[in-house]
Amino acid sequence: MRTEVSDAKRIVVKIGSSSLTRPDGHLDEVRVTEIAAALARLHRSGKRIVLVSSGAIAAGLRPLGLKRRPRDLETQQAAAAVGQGMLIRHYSDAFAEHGAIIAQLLLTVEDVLRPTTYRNALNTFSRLFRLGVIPVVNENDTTATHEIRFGDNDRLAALIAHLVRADALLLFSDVDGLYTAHPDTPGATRLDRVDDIASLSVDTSRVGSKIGTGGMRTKLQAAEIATSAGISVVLTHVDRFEEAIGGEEVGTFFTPSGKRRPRRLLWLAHAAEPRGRVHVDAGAVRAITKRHASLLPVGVTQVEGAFAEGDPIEVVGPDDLVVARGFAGHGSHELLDALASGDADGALGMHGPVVHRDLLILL
Ligand SMILES: Nc1ncnc2c1ncn2[C@@H]1O[C@H](COP(=O)(O)OP(=O)(O)O)[C@@H](O)[C@H]1O
Ligand SMILES: N[C@@H](CCC(=O)OP(=O)(O)O)C(=O)O
Repeated sequence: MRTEVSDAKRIVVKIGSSSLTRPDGHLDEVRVTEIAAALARLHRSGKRIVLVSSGAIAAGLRPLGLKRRPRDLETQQAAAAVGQGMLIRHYSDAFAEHGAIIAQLLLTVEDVLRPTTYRNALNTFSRLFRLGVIPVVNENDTTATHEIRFGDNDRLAALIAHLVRADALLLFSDVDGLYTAHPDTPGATRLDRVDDIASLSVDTSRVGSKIGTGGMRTKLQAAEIATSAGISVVLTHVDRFEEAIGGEEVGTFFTPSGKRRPRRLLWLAHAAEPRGRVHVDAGAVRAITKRHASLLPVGVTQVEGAFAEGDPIEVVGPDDLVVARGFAGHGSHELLDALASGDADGALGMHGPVVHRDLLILL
């Protein structure tokens, strides 16, 4: 029994497109009704719930006379714009059958990370909870083009779980858990439990169903965001909805590994566009990854891009791999001058590190 889930007071439930779509590609209205009934029951039992639901594009196909999910982004966005209203109407009617009121929130990953919009979103969630309303979230597909392509409803759900301080995140899909490789691959087996995502060796390279986007890659990213913030994650098939919510041992359970991280660091890891890069030597990589030390000027070998103090930058190791992101402690010009002087530590030492350890996030 997974008491982390059965005892959870705040739960974020994410339903993927693949679980809401019939074989002909259209919205599965029966499924919407079942999900609403189960969640309304949970809500009545006193839990605070957020539903993150895809399915807008699928719902928009029939009214637009489309036979399958369109390939081009503009038609996908148009289908989502048509379908979202229909999707939310189905949910609204189905929840109302059980006496529950829902609210529609259309957000992007940026919205839940950028300081001003984050606060507004948080206020709205808090007030809806107090009013006893169930928030139903989808990406704002009109502006979130990246998400349509990469299935960021998974990441969005994890970030919302962080935002509302959820105890558990449940990811429902068309597969009954995380497999060692694509489930069609001979010999692939399902993992019951994952304690450390970073040390996993599973193949997520094959994209998902024809309907969904992102496949397992974005689900693992979501699990990483949530578990590293102390939130338990379950990934399973939508047919296992009731069991998963009841804490039964279905699908794959991801053990929470960390404590909540400051929002600024989440923004840095998941939304910020780096303004530049600093290349560092092997000793500096060891210092920041193993000893969790600040990045000192002495380890910097090269500076790329133009950035100011406080801008997000990437830290790149000698093998050209990005090892961390951080907020720059110095602007790029200052750093370049210090490097040119041949004594970076002497030139900058008294003014602090290139990236302070508290403003650094390992990738
Ligand atoms: N290692 C793996 N384990 C499980 N499923 C995988 C794996 N690699 C790829 N997949 C695929 O990921 C799909 C789920 O992702 P996706 O289609 O994006 O779903 P959703 O619409 O629910 O977000 C599964 O149907 C499966 O085919
Ligand atoms: N926001 C879009 C879908 C994005 C998407 O496909 O996400 P997912 O189901 O998580 O793979 C929609 O509602 O159709």
